[in-house]
Amino acid sequence: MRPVTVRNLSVTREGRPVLSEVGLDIPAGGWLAIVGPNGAGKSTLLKVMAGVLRGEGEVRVGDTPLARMRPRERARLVAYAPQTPSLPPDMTVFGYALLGRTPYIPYLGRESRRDREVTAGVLERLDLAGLAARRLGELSGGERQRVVLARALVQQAPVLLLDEPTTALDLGHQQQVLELVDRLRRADGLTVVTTLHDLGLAAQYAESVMLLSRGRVAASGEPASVLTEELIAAHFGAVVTVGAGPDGRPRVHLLREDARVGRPR
Ligand SMILES: Nc1ncnc2c1ncn2[C@@H]1O[C@H](COP(=O)(O)OP(=O)(O)OP(=O)(O)O)[C@@H](O)[C@H]1O
Repeated sequence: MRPVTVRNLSVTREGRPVLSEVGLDIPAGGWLAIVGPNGAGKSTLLKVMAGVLRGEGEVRVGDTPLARMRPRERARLVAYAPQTPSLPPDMTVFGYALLGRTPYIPYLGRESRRDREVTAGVLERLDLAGLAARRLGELSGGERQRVVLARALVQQAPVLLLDEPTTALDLGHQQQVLELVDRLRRADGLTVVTTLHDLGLAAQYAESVMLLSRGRVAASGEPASVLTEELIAAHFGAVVTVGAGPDGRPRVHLLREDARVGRPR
């Protein structure tokens, strides 16, 4: 059970500010969805939280600043599934997912039976068991995305960072993946951070939502306070209606032009 905090985080790339004074607090077992328009800095924020990119400011996992952790210690605490990783085409699905066990395998040692069991279990839960021997170069986009997620889950870290985990998935697999992550969160107290373009999914699954816009936090809080028609119009330039579902969570619907009768243009 690890809370995650970010304080005053700024990142500059190629001389341009990409993140400016970003702060966030996620309680242990919480689920934060980071939303925002293209180029807002969502992936950059996740990369800094994963320790693969440096910024000014501080990221803490539990009580420990990320910058003070050795890579192996960090990998046991934080699992990260990037948006578009390059996958070695000749590696098998099982072999790639097994890489998630690296922080548990002794130097110069081999994986244990437990490492293989954990890997097989995750592949099973993601409908990938039948593809275990398949080479990564021979997978569909959605299958590849699930394999990247599998590797992160195999890591069994208390903090799970997922960059756009559902973009390539069909509706059934979107639901399967997000439900699995939610079950793990509730059962094992995982702290989850996902970037999500689908505001409907963010509203359904996240406990809190942060809206990033031009590298700054434009709003953050419960889904209903961030996913409003006004904020979505102002930051995405999108016309939507937002209603309340029976569970109190917002339902976000895109409104096509013909249907905007009586609405300001
Ligand atoms: N390697 C890089 N070098 C320079 N600039 C970069 C680099 N990677 C990203 N950027 C810039 O940083 C900004 C934020 O990019 P980032 O990928 O974090 O946005 P995002 O919110 O995840 O966008 P998207 O929704 O399109 O995935 C963008 O303006 C992007 O052009």
